[in-house]
Amino acid sequence: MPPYNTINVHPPHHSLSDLTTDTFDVIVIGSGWAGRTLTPRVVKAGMSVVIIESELVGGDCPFWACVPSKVLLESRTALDASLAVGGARENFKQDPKVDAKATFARRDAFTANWDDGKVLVPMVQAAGAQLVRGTGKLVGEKRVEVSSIDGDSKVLVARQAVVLGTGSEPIIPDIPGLAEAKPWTPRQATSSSTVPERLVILGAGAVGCEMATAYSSFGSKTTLISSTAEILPRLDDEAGRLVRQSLEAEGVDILLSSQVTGVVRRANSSVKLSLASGKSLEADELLVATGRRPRIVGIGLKELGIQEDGAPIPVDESLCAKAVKGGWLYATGDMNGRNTTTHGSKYHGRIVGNAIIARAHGLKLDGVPFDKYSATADQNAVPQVVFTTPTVASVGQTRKAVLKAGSLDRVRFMTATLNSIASRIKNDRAQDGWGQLVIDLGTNRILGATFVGDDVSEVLHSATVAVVGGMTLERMAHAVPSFPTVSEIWLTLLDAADL
Ligand SMILES: Cc1cc2nc3c(=O)[nH]c(=O)nc-3n(C[C@H](O)[C@H](O)[C@H](O)COP(=O)(O)OP(=O)(O)OC[C@H]3O[C@@H](n4cnc5c(N)ncnc54)[C@H](O)[C@@H]3O)c2cc1C
Ligand SMILES: NC(=O)c1ccc[n+]([C@@H]2O[C@H](COP(=O)([O-])OP(=O)(O)OC[C@H]3O[C@@H](n4cnc5c(N)ncnc54)[C@H](O)[C@@H]3O)[C@@H](O)[C@H]2O)c1
Repeated sequence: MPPYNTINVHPPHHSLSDLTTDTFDVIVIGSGWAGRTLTPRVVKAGMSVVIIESELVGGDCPFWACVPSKVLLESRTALDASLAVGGARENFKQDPKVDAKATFARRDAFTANWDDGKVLVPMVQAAGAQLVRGTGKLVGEKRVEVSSIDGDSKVLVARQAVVLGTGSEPIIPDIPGLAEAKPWTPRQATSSSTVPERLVILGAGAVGCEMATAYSSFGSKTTLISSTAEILPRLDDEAGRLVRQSLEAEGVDILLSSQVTGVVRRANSSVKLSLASGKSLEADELLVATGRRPRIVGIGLKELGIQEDGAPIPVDESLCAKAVKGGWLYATGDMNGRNTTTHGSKYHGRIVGNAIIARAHGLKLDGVPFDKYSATADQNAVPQVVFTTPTVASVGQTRKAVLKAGSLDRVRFMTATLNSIASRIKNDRAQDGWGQLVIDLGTNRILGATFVGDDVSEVLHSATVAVVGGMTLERMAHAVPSFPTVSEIWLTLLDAADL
């Protein structure tokens, strides 16, 4: 693929003049998963929808985030899996490596070479929405101005609702010289077709750790800089420790509790980083992965009484902006900060679609937990998989969240070393994993689970169902995992609870 800055994110079709009307039941700003999920629902209920998109149709996930990053990681996972099994590994030449060029080519196929016309535009059209390219901005109650790249503009009117789904943008910390050094953001890291000989990654959250895993497998000499005392600081420290040890064993240098104080891009295009410790680092490329903020500046929120300070938009249970009366303005996905994942955006689309239909029929929504108009899972059952080696899969409460909430006296933790005959069959060199359940002391209900190990991504949904369903440990003991599957790690955790 050509370099990032040559990718055309403004394809010509779907201009303002193609719109057949300027009044729709629902106007969606941003074409991420929320809008694409709600569209078929509201269309089925007889409503019309327009989706406004300023760049590639589909949002971050298919072009710059989940999909390309997971494709970049998968070649290594597949190679590791084959090398881990006697009878397969003997067929490889000595010390085989991931083929970066072939991996990039596979990634290019998944992103359709950053052409949204192949899959995403047809998906929106099949769902029944009209599509228009341009930047959307709220200009009054249920009114959205669309400005196209060639300078045209038009005001569209919504009969029922406006749904915001403009996603998030990377935060570039205010470090002297950093912005001027033009570092990679996740966009460049996920779309690159070159392997920097030396790569420094600033930030050791999900993006930093996944990209360290991918690029070290391509042969980059990788350094990961974490401002915190352990990597993956949103998760429990044991998960971060196990991923860190594995990355270090792969040759990744990890600097903990470290601050970068200055960055310089040299004439030969290398970057030099100065650290608060007095040390300095040289690299051929620098990836900044220090978090994201909602993309909300300039979309007309200030005029509606919503802060544009980079904080997520406060919403009620049906994901309506709290600051706006009348139940017509919804904020979904990364914008509301409740569940900043692609599955979060899909969940929001389902809830918002249901809420729009209900309100159009005059229903008053009371935020009843677990009804079809309330995003209840955002409060207690957000799942996430970090696709490192080992994988970390977590849902609901963690030890960290319990400590932060000051509710240590209301829960107990059950931790265990995880292994199963299934993981041994799949991997002669399988390392033991780690698991933790957070249990409500009063009811014995499962409030959260974290698993670290091979294949735990596919075990996570059982824990999500247990948390959402309010499953007790006693009842869980009757959910018998099939033999031999990795789900048998549940047995180890139940044994730890004497059940
Ligand atoms: C490298 C990386 C890897 C990730 N991996 C995963 C993963 O494996 N699993 C996971 O669940 N999550 C992952 N995420 C997070 C996930 O990508 C986001 O949570 C998700 O894309 C957010 O979806 P959204 O619907 O809020 O916004 P988006 O999907 O980003 O969609 C927003 C859209 O709105 C458009 N837009 C913005 N402003 C305007 C405007 N004014 N007018 C019109 N259009 C506008 C944008 O161009 C964009 O297309 C990853 C993120 C990154 C950065
Ligand atoms: N597999 C997945 O589900 C997946 C994968 C990638 C990203 N995501 C999502 O994308 C979003 C962004 O991920 P992210 O990893 O960029 O953000 P993050 O907020 O999870 O992690 C950023 C990290 O950078 C650190 N940091 C901040 N400033 C720093 C500095 N100056 N120096 C060093 N470290 C610094 C923070 O302490 C934090 O640990 C998150 O919502 C994440 O959930 C999800």
